Formats: sequence, structure tokens, C-alpha cells
Amino acid sequence: MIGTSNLRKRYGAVHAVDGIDLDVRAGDVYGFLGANGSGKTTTVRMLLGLVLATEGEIELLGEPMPRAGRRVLPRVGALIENPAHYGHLSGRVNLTLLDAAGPGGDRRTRADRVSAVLEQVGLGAVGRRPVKAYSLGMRQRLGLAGALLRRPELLVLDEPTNGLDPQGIHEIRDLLLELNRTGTTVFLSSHLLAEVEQLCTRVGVLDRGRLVLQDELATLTAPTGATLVQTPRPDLVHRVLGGRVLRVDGERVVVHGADPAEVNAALVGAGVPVTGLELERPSLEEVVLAAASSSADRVDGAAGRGAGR
Ligand SMILES: Nc1ncnc2c1ncn2[C@@H]1O[C@H](COP(=O)(O)OP(=O)(O)OP(=O)(O)O)[C@@H](O)[C@H]1O
Repeated sequence: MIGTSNLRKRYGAVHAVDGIDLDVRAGDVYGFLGANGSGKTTTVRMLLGLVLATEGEIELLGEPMPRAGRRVLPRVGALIENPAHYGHLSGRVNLTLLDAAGPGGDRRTRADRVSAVLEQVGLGAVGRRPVKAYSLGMRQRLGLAGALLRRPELLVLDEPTNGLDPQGIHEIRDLLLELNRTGTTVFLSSHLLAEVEQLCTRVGVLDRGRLVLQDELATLTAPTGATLVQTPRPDLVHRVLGGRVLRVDGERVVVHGADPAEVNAALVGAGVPVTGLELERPSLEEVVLAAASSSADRVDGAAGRGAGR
């Protein structure tokens, strides 16, 4: 759906995007993660033909960009930063104008199309209110409704939950998952690890213009081959399992071996109280921090800590 090869953008001496090879496949919810200033917006703008690359190739839906823009862009829905709307007009009228301005929107079916996307983003009941009375979350959803007018195969979203409250973030997340279930590939940029971890199937990490990581989320956070034992008596685990203990962190003991049932049987058989057992997996935060170590402190992991496994 998106492929880039050695994609670069320089602004004077600044290497905003420094030779990246993106690979976004059909059906992905792809999280494009990076700290502020790492080059996410510049990349998204290049993908959509809004900024010219200094060097490199871009393919969108198998066609070269920006050359094939006229053919490709009607099949792509995009939301970049805060979408602009006419505040004094209703959401419905804004979408009607947008639909009329773009190519390929049959006039006779326009009203139905607008109603359908308003329903889809949960604005059916407020579509006739002026946009200036909308909350930030509602405006963001209206922007998304605009991106959905042409039933895009690919959605490209730059920080779609920026500035939203937890409820708004939740709604956008559900909407994107639903769209993905019905066949839309989603590419979204974010600086929030937790957001990407909860939503995405594939992850790319940008660090000062370079793609330092790109893989399936399930692969990145695959079990490490160890078992995490929760116990009030870590000393007893040591006594029973000896050399198999890899680490102790308070009441959490990491034990070599990827068979929690076997570990449990050994411990309980020896009278060790076990209050929790699971396969150890790295959190996305740990994976990202390891890959982008030099500037890891700039990636916002705080929100991801609670979601870590
Ligand atoms: N038009 C421009 N002229 C000069 N420098 C620019 C321009 N646009 C971006 N940059 C620089 O390129 C780098 C990458 O910026 P970009 O906005 O793509 O990052 P980002 O990851 O999207 O950050 P944010 O999350 O803050 O939007 C930054 O150093 C920025 O200052």
C-alpha cells in the first residue's frame, strides 16, 4: 500500500527524513512512531505529494508518487494536523462542500454519502450544528469523515488523536479498528507508544529522520523464552529453581523456560506461593527504547508504562 525507497528530505542543513524504506502492507494498521521533530509529518506530506522529496522513490497503492497523484489520491483518505473547517457552517455543509470540491463525487448521491460518513464517525446527531460549537474531538472526527467520503482503500493520518481527551481517543481508536476490519489499511503517525501498542499490527520507528525499526508488533513483542513469576517469596523461588532464575525485581521473578505450567508445578510442588504466572514479553516501550537509544528520552513512553506487559 505504501513503499518508499531511500526517501530523503533536507531543509538546508537539516536532514528531516534521512533515507527511509517504508513497507506498509494491505490490511495493516501501521503505527509510524517517533519523537517530536523526528520527521513524521514531513514523511506523511511527501507520501501525499504535498512536499517534494529531496531524493528517493515513493509508491502509493503501487503507483509512483507524486507522478500518479491524480489517479492515486482519490483512493487515499488523509488527515493531517488539525483539519480546517468553516466554523459558521454545519458539519454536514462542510462535508458537502468538500465532496463537491473533490473529483469523483456523484452529485446525485452526495447527500447520502455525507450522511453515511457522519453516521460512521458518530456525528449523525450533530451534523446540522455549526462546527464552531463542536468539541476538538468532534472536529477531529469531522476531519476523519471528510477523509472517508471516497471510501478510501488507505487512510493516512498524522497524529489523529492529538489534543483529544481519553474518551475522544477511545472513539477514534474504535473507529479505526472498525474501518480496518472492513478492509481499510490504516497508516497513522503518533508519538504515543501506548496508542500504537493498542491499535497497530505493524510498527515503524523514526529516530531523527532514520527508520530504526520496522516489523510486526507481534514479532517485536514476542515471548522472550522466559516465564514471569509473581510471588511474595522470591527467596524460595531461588531455592527451588536455582540457576534458572534470570532476574528478581521485587515480587517478580523471571525464570528461564517458556512453559509456565511446568514452572508452576515445580514451585507449587515445593510449597512456594505463586500469585501470578505469564510468559515474559518485552513491551513496545522497551523495544523502542532499545532501538532508538540515543534519543529515546524524547519518545513519550510515560503513557505507555501502564500498558506495558
Ligand atoms: N518547512 C520546513 N523548513 C525547515 N525545516 C523544517 C520544515 N518542516 C520541518 N522541518 C524540520 O524537519 C524536522 C522534522 O520535522 P517534522 O515536522 O517532520 O517532525 P515530526 O516528527 O512530525 O514532529 P512533530 O511530532 O513535532 O510534528 C524538524 O527538525 C523540523 O524542524
